[in-house]
Amino acid sequence: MRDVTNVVIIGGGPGGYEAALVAAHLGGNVTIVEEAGVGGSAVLTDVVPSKGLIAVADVMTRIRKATKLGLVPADASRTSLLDGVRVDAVAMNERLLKLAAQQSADIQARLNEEGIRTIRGKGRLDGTEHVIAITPDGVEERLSADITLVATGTRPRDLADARPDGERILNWKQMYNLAEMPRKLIVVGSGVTGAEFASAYHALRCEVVLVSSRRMVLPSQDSDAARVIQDVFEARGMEILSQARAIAARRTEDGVIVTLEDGREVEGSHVLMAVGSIPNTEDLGLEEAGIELTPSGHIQVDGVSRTSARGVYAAGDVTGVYPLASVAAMQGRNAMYHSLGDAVAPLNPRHISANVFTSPEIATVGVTQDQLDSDLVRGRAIMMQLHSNARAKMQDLNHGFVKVFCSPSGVIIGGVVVAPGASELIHSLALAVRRRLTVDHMAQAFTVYPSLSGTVAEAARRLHGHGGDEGISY
Ligand SMILES: Cc1cc2nc3c(=O)[nH]c(=O)nc-3n(C[C@H](O)[C@H](O)[C@H](O)COP(=O)(O)OP(=O)(O)OC[C@H]3O[C@@H](n4cnc5c(N)ncnc54)[C@H](O)[C@@H]3O)c2cc1C
Ligand SMILES: NC(=O)c1ccc[n+]([C@@H]2O[C@H](COP(=O)([O-])OP(=O)(O)OC[C@H]3O[C@@H](n4cnc5c(N)ncnc54)[C@H](O)[C@@H]3O)[C@@H](O)[C@H]2O)c1
Repeated sequence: MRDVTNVVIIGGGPGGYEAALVAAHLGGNVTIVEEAGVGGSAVLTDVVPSKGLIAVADVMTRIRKATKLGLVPADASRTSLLDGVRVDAVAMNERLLKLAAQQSADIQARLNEEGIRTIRGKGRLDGTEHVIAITPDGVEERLSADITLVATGTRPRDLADARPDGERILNWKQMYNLAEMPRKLIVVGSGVTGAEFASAYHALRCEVVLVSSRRMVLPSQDSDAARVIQDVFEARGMEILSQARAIAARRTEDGVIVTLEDGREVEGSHVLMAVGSIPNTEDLGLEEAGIELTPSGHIQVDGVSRTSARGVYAAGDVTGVYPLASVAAMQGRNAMYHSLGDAVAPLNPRHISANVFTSPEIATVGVTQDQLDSDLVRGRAIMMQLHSNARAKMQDLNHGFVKVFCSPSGVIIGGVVVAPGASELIHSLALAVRRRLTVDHMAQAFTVYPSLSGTVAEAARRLHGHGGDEGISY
């Protein structure tokens, strides 16, 4: 056996680059083959620019609400603070793309520092012990790989009759090329991507129509949380077409028309197609290497990211496990810990925390209300509205709640927070779930007064002392 282990990683997103850093740390000779730029879609087109956009939208939401707090325009001819603000789409989008490019450059610098080689090009397996990298100018290199990690991510799903043209019919990666704000944006798909963009563009004062295939937006989320978002969207004036499926989008002279399955037509200036993703598994030599796919076409992996082929691991969205950057990174690291002989705990989906960056946000961790309601998990739940919280009153927060789920013996097993900044508030619950803390541990820890986290502690306090499985209490 050689002294140095050759590790080759196809795909430089969070699944790939986080694995590379661990592999280098553990003494591997690491090469990343990446087509588009390190950071992957997460950094270049998905997470970073979309959360940057949402940061702009949040400022606008605060300005809109400021009037209720007693802030009025100094110029008496203006009725609202918002009248003095407009979005410069070019400046905003340039900044977002620059932010993404800078983040990618920072990651590249870190990889260089760690001695990790990056090849800009397309990679594919050549059996289980080699990877072929082809650069854009056609130069081919055959790399020897003791360990290979496939982390090639996914790409937007297109509808046959609504193919993005990058100008009026857009996928989420193309939104940052807009030189003007849409007059009327039709968003097709009310999953996390569709809901986040609808929320942001509506806050940025675009007229938004959301085409939602289900009765309620965000079908994969806690239904009480989804209800809050649907109500807030509607109260703010967004049009939601529920139980509506788009079948086609075509351009008109100065806009688009989206055709729905029931024959209705919706007119707008632009349409964003957010109808899901498909895994990048083609032309990778997976079948020849004996790598099994799931029925959905993702790469089948176990808890430590092993595929069905010895020495080949897979991480991130291409595995379909839980399409989040944080999970991709964890899977990538686990693959390297496992393959390079370090201790590793298998990925536990019950520990994953996630956030939907709508306004307000929805953050979740651990078991779900559905699992409790269907008796898949035994436990109790409490839901506390935020509007009675003193800090929420000061900030004029009228929508939102905290839910805490605990086992019959009081161990915290999950939670949901709907609030501005829920992505930060969920961390105490995530820690509690990970470390198996009880509701009493949570209740006894000091919280700052006044603070929204006071409601998390209060929820835990209310769950104190109820032994046995008493079902759900609100
Ligand atoms: C709009 C949007 C917003 C999101 N926001 C969040 C968020 O806020 N938080 C969060 O946790 N998650 C978020 N996600 C999910 C997150 O983007 C993904 O979970 C994450 O990108 C997965 O990382 P990955 O490494 O698996 O793949 P990716 O980030 O997709 O990277 C895969 C890389 O592989 C490269 N590649 C593909 N094929 C090849 C090949 N043959 N050879 C060489 N290179 C190849 C691609 O160029 C790409 O750079 C969001 C997703 C979307 C769509
Ligand atoms: N904040 C975050 O962490 C974040 C943000 C965005 C995406 N993501 C990740 O990406 C994953 C995918 O999310 P997504 O929203 O891109 O995809 P998705 O597959 O979850 O949602 C797509 C939605 O479009 C609907 N749809 C499909 N065809 C349609 C049609 N013809 N007309 C109308 N609606 C249609 C589907 O029913 C579905 O509700 C999420 O599970 C999440 O993990 C995370």
